[in-house]
Amino acid sequence: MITAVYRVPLRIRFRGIDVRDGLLVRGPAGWGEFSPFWDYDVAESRRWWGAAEEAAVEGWPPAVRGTVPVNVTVPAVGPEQARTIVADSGCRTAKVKVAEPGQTPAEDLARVEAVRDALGPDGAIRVDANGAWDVDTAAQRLRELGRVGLEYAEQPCPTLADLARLRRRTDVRIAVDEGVRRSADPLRVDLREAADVVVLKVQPLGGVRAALRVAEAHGLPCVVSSALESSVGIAAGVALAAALPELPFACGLATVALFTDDVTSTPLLPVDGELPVRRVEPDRLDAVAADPETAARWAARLAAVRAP
Ligand SMILES: O=C(O)CCC(=O)c1ccccc1C(=O)O
Ligand SMILES: [Mg+2]
Repeated sequence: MITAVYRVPLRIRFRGIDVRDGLLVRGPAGWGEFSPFWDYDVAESRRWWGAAEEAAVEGWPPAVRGTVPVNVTVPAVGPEQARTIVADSGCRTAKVKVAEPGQTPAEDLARVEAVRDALGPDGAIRVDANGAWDVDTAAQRLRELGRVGLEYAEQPCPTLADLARLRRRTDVRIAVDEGVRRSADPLRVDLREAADVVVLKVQPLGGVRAALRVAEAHGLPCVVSSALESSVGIAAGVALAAALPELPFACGLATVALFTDDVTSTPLLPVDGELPVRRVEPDRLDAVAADPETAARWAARLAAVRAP
């Protein structure tokens, strides 16, 4: 088994991360990515390894489309930077991070208004609070932010019970992310009262096929999103988006734009708001190779995850 470990600084701090690192593995079908965040334990990381193995050993199910629409991801930046990020992206859908620790509701509103300004009235805006609000706060914030026009709110509250209570009190559609991907059993978790939309992420769900089964089990509209991977990991997300029978929303797969570098000279960056459906050849592994200490940490992590 051939493996390589990359380490790439981000342009903008995102969800508390300044540098992204991960392990790539090569098998008969091509390259796969194994990059659970460092706060994930061995048990939770096993699904992430399943996704890498699938990419390297089996490959992915057939595509039913040749390109996938994507959203620009707007981190918790100021309004001017938000405007620039959206305008430079070429995307017609934006996902805006809100409820960042240490920031105020006014900062969220200013960011979302700037994004609306940059997109124009026909663009779609979704917000992601990563479960930071209680139900009352979420209802209030979505009333304010909703005036700007929201496609949906991703994981506004932490638990499915909270999401269900909020959903009865707001007009904004609710998308569930952590509530599925961090649950003990993403296939059997009951989303009927809690969500209008399901966020699918290939690595946390254990692969493209596993994510397709999750989509089928819930029968709700799905959005494919990244876990902030290199282009090798993003290619798996694109493969999922390409294989889904229905793709009603732009995918959160444009996150290579947040990286200062990539494992390939042909990164999966959007053109006119779309990504092509293709595999990625990591021809820049030397340029982005992790330091020996980081590489050793990943080797140890992989050994722990693969141990019976
Ligand atoms: O969906 C996107 O546009 C980007 C991906 C993203 O937001 C994300 C990336 C890594 C970890 C968690 C999340 C998240 O959706 O909360
Ligand atoms: Mg999310």
